Amino acid sequence: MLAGPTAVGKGTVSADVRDRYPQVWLSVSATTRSPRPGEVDGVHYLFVSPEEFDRMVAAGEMLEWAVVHGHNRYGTPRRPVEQKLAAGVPVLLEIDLQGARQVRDAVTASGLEARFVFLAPPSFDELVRRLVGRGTEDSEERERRLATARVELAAEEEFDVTIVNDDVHRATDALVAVMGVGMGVGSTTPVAG
Ligand SMILES: Nc1ncnc2c1ncn2[C@@H]1O[C@H](COP(=O)(O)OP(=O)(O)OP(=O)(O)O)[C@@H](O)[C@H]1O
Ligand SMILES: Nc1nc2c(ncn2[C@@H]2O[C@H](COP(=O)(O)O)[C@@H](O)[C@H]2O)c(=O)[nH]1
Repeated sequence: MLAGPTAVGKGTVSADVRDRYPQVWLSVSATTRSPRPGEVDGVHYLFVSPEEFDRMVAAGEMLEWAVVHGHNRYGTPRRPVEQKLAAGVPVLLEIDLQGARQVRDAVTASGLEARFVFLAPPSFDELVRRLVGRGTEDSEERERRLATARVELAAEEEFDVTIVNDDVHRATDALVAVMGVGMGVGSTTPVAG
């Protein structure tokens, strides 16, 4: 389970896991937000209407879900996660703090094994630079996201491990090492297999 403030690089690190560690399965979240340019339905997210999201929640199809940054909803479809875990496949969830807390409760209740990883920026200024540099949000949305970021940064101690995302490959290798997954293509850090 990977969480951390907006623009720290969770999506970038997750994509690097997908590229270099194909043995890890990345959960595809459902969201009510609109796709950004280049985002593909079913790959980056399942882009659903608010009505479809309501239906999924009511039907018990979400492992966890939350309103993130005050408006859009995001959730983890339960069934694919359970199927992968039952098949012994390592699963990576990239979710927000509220979702992480829900998964923590579910894991505690079920006795499943999970590691909670906090991805941290080298500095707050660098976080702002990344958010502005990504160029996908207007200034109002950036302010909302930075307000959430302050709350998320204050919750770092709730996580099992912190990884500083100063270098994408290094952060990816550290993440999969925490998950107990072996060396990937082009790894920069040797990890136990
Ligand atoms: N280690 C890094 N060094 C420099 N830039 C980075 C690094 N990791 C990610 N970035 C850049 O930072 C920006 C934000 O990354 P990304 O979209 O992956 O963040 P995120 O945590 O998924 O954000 P959000 O929670 O808002 O979805 C992107 O432009 C990405 O290219
Ligand atoms: N609780 C959940 N949070 C999720 C999920 N999928 C993504 N997220 C988090 O939402 C924010 C914003 O994402 P963005 O793509 O709009 O920038 C970010 O913190 C994600 O980690 C989910 O299934 N559940």
